[in-house]
Amino acid sequence: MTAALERISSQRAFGGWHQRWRHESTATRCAMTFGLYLPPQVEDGARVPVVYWLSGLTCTDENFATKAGAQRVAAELGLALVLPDTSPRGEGVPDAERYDLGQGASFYVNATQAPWATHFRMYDYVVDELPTLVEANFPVSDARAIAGHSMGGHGALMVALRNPERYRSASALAPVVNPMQVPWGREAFAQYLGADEAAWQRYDSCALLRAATVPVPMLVDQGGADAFLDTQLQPDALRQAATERDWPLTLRMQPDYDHSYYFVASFIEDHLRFHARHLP
Ligand SMILES: N[C@@H](CCC(=O)N[C@@H](CS)C(=O)NCC(=O)O)C(=O)O
Repeated sequence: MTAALERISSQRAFGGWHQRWRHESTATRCAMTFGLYLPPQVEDGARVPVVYWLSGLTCTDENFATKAGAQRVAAELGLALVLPDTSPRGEGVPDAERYDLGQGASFYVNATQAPWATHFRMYDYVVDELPTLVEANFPVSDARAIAGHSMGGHGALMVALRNPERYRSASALAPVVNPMQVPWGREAFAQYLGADEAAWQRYDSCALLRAATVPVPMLVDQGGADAFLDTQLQPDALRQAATERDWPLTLRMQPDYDHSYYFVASFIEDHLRFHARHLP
């Protein structure tokens, strides 16, 4: 056990444990908190595959833990869940008045611009530091999948497209698929990455998919009554890129569902079963 890992809480859930942990991150240079669900199968000494979950704007690790109802299915399937926070936080970490920039709104990039560049290195945190920490300290294997919602759906697809050797599958609910072309992404990327849009392409799932060479199976669900559908999400842009590349994407429109965790909770079971089919 790494000495710097501090357990905040541990609760029985569906025969396993839901825990919260805190540690000093070298990537973000501040204390980071993450959620961890360990399914009952770890009690037989098994190392279990892991689904990393990236949440959306304004979330912490707790939104998904308390609202999605994912632990029941993870317990059945023998999957661990790792739930990072959505940004660095705390005193000394820059923030913005608006909800879609700063703390709670990292967009999972490595910022290069002041004042963000010192702490907002969530790409490195999610891709490298957190899996290394989790695999060294808990009974989980290196068989990984990644999933997320909204800004976190962007994060999950983008991270998998850039690291196809590290993830067996990726999925998203109501993801921001083309951040370079929509207000949430354009405003955040300008702040975090600067004005040169060439640097934005490395974080844009549509651009990445057009250049990708190693396929990663993907499942995307999008609610038809999502208030952000036309302005921020635009899943047809991903469908178009996937069709051009003959990419293994299943994109499902779900009529009447909105952007909330009622939508996430309704389809998370399908997503975990999808990942379990690709994990050993
Ligand atoms: N309704 C929010 C927009 C942010 C939002 O919808 N956040 C989504 C992710 S993009 C979320 O998961 N919110 C937290 C929750 O529903 O528990 C606002 O205008 O402040």
